[in-house]
Amino acid sequence: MGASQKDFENAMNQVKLLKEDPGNDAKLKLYALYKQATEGPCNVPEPGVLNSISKAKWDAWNALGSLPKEAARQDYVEFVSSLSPSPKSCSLEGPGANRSLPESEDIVVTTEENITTIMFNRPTKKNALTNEMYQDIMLAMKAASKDNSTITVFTGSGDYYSSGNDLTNFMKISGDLKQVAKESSITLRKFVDSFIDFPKPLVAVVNGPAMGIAATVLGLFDAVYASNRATFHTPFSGLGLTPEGCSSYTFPKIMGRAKATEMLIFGKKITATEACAQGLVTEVFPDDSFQKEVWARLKAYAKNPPNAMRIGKQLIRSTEKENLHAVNAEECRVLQERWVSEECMNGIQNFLSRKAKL
Ligand SMILES: CCCC/C=C/CC(=O)SCCNC(=O)CCNC(=O)[C@H](O)C(C)(C)COP(=O)(O)OP(=O)(O)OC[C@H]1O[C@@H](n2cnc3c(N)ncnc32)[C@H](O)[C@@H]1OP(=O)(O)O
Repeated sequence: MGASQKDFENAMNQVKLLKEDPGNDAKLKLYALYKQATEGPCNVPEPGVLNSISKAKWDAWNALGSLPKEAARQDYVEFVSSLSPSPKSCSLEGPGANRSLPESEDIVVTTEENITTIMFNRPTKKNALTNEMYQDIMLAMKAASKDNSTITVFTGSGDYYSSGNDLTNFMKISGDLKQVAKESSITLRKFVDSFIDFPKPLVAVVNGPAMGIAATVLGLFDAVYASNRATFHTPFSGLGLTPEGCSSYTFPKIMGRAKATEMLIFGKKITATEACAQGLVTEVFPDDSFQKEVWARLKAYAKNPPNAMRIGKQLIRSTEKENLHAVNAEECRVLQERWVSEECMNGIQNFLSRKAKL
């Protein structure tokens, strides 16, 4: 008997939960089988060779010829099952006795001395944020907003804070590009909303470079402590993209329009010291004493009465909330269009082919 629609949907969900990148060949195969199973034989014009990602996807789909939808669905289910290890149970054990949900290797959540820390933990990829990490961060923030901690901290493991959105994310979601852009826009909106609405003091311990969305949402934090190794870089225009994370509103407000334009539109990278002078960073510390000094300070702050801190934050934030939600919605609407643009495809393609040019 062939795979049912339910088996097919389960397999699609399993793909989103893959812990390891299955590689480009597997992603193309998944894409092609998905399209064949849902739309039948390839029915769109062949993209130009300059558009190499779309062309590779088209080739993979077209190569399936007249394979019937049911057979493609079956092949998709079988292929996903060959990629997925049996699901791991959610455990609270492992490194860090205080580890709390969500369980994910790329996001580590710990609670200690009234501080819940959410750490980006994908150092070999400079802590670039995968689709799964966005979901896990939202879950972690939801849990942190309700736990007994008084302060929530974001930080990164390894030499980067985070290099922002993983530029291969789009290739990991099945479906046509417009649909992928729509889903990403919904994810982004919810993700940024979690920062806008976060009820407790939110602090970033920026241990190294912060790029893209990891840098922009800093404008929504209550304090940002940076190592002097940290840099702040939003190379959106080069990628055919536009500002997100409410930065089109927060950055001009924090640093003035001219400095915000240099960062957000011209892609100027700034140092921690410059970011501090411009108001994005609260304080900069020498890298060799950064962790010791910052954590000592945060542990002292975390002893403050929680309600006073929460209500104080509310007062600072409440007049802006409505604006921020409107800005977020508009930035996501614009990005949904940018993601399907040729400028964006070329920008991402340039990043992906950069290694080959070295
Ligand atoms: C759904 C929500 C969408 C929200 C949208 C947000 C917009 C953004 O955030 S745009 C993203 C902005 N970020 C970038 O443009 C960074 C791209 N990466 C780089 O420029 C460089 O990798 C680096 C400057 C961060 C580091 O360069 P370095 O030469 O020191 O190391 P690499 O060998 O390049 O990196 C190691 C390893 O990590 C991979 N990697 C790093 N960053 C990303 C990334 N953002 N996306 C995907 N992959 C990334 C890099 O490819 C390397 O992988 P391999 O070892 O497999 O080659």
